Amino acid sequence: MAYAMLDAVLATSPRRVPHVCVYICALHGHQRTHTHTLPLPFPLRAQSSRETKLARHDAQYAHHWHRRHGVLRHAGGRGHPRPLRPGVRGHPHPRRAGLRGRPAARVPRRRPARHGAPAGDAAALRRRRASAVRPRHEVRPRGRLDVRASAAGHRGPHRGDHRPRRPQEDGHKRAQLRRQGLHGKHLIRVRTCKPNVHAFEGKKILKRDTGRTWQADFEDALAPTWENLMRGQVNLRDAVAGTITFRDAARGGRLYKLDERTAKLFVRPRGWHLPEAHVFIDGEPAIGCLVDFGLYFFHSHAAFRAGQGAGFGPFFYLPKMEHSREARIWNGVFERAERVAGIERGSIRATVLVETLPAVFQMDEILHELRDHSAGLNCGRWDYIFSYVKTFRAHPDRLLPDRALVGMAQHFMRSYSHLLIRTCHRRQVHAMGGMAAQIPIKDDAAANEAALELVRGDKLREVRAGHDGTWAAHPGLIPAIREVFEGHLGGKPNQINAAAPPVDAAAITEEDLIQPPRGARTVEGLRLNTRVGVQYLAAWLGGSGSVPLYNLMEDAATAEISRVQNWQWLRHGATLDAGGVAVRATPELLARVVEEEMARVRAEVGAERFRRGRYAEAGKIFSRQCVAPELDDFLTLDAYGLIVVHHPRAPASKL
Ligand SMILES: CC(=O)SCCNC(=O)CCNC(=O)[C@H](O)C(C)(C)COP(=O)(O)OP(=O)(O)OC[C@H]1O[C@@H](n2cnc3c(N)ncnc32)[C@H](O)[C@@H]1OP(=O)(O)O
Ligand SMILES: O=CC(=O)O
Repeated sequence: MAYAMLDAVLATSPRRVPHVCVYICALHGHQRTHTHTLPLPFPLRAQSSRETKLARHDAQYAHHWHRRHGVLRHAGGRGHPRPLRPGVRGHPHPRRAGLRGRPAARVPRRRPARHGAPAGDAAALRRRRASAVRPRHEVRPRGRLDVRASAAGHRGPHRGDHRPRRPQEDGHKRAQLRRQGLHGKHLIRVRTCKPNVHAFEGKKILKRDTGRTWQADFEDALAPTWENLMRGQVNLRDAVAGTITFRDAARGGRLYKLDERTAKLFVRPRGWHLPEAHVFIDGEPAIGCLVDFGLYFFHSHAAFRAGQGAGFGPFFYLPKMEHSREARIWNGVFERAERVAGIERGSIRATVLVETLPAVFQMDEILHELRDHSAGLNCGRWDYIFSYVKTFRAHPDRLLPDRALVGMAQHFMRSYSHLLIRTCHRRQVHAMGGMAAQIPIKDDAAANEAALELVRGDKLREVRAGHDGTWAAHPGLIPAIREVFEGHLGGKPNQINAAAPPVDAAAITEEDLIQPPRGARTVEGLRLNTRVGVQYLAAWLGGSGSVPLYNLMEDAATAEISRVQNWQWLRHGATLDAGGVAVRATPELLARVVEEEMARVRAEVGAERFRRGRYAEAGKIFSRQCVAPELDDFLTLDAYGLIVVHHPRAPASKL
């Protein structure tokens, strides 16, 4: 599936990207038409039998994964699950999706044709399934790519498979790796990279030179509206070409241009769980991360090659993986993209965020799968906390304390970071630290200094533990962070071959990695979670995915912590401290807290902004998610349907 989707996005095999690119250019030129029917002039490229086998294997895995998340549906056939029936969990029923249209008809199970495409009456099948999520008159003819606003009929998520691996499984994997001669060897070339700054808008790309790398985020810090995504792609294309400029009307027309020296650009595509509902490929919503990757790669690889030479970029950050098989799919995607573009194998480099609890048991395997494309691993600490709760959602003995107390000093977090460093250094790749979420406090010098001191302490811990680089949400933190890192590294580019690490990471056990965090649980914590969660969601629905709140940068990962922590406390009736009085977390308590916190937010942001923003809607969604009997896998999956443009007004046009 991944390959089929990639092919649909990349220029070569199935031939579509040029058209998508034309669309982007049109958008760049402010032609904001949302509907285009694009011709697909070339046939699918035939795959070798090995590729077909690999693709089928990965397709099954990807299907399994996406079906769990209610995102993708396949036609029936051998090796491919049957289409979901109306009434079955996960079926894109128009009424559930909030759309008008015909329900999907029952379709007989069929053998798949080559490339996993449904055989037999495939076109009719696709049309029927597509019409389940679109008004009938919008059904597209076969052999055309819809780059249009349309509804995907996404379902809320299911129980995930967040499962720490059993020790014997890991032993088995390690033995396999040893047999392949990969144990303790250098797998990967090293790149020099240092503090990351992370954000995504034209102006921010222009100001990225404070760190050595800068990350454009299509993931947690971006609300994936079609407009945001396309503008992001346009900005990236112009940034790579060196032509990007930005005139800030809010600042009297101040003009931003690229400096001569710029940071290395990394791009974080979406996680595998997120669809792209504005691009339909063969009747299916596209996989979001492949749209992000494909468009950026298509537009940038030549410029990277011209500017930096063979084997240097483009660079990616890969989020949210839970299993090394996801890394294998990425590796296949990279290899295919390099082949298609005719560039050297290993030109694309990627750092993987280890930010789920299952992934910490798979780090060697992830590095192995990415091999020539790997640039190392990164502690994605905020998502990791979120994943810890998600994984242990059913375990009352693993309740988190207040969010503010779950830092790197907690045993399970420290163990995770030490194990990541050891794993990377044994494989001769970089071990990147976590993201500092503080943002400068402009109107209070003392508070700002206290916040910077926290950042310095955190970064000193990272560099002492052996991290080779780290990142921050805001450029205002970079000088302090560089001082700490460069002071400690003393001119060395990294710590890969440093003498013994200060901690014996070899002794870290499974128990260390899952040890419950300690600290108090309070009603104030419940209030803060609610206030932050609602405000973040309101901003996200309004198109903003990176939000400064109470002097911290909030993105989807940090907002997720608020949501799942509330859910966990309510689910298990946690006892919370209310200023010396013990109270139980119940739906009634949450209802009261939501009401009071909404009033507080209203007072903080002002009645006018509150009325114009989507706060009331966000409050409802957040409350519903906190009391849901089953924990939604992702806040953003649930809310995605609300930012998809369902009804494009412009008629279909041929570019
Ligand atoms: C798990 C994870 O957490 S993934 C992390 C993903 N998070 C991100 O990518 C967040 C990135 N950060 C941001 O988006 C921003 O820093 C915010 C939204 C938090 C704050 O942005 P602002 O309100 O613009 O901050 P502020 O006004 O202090 O900015 C000061 C200057 O720095 C610039 N700036 C702020 N953040 C960045 C950034 N990340 N990269 C480049 N420049 C930046 C601003 O454009 C502004 O420039 P100007 O003075 O020339 O106009
Ligand atoms: O993605 C980064 C994180 O810390 O979460």
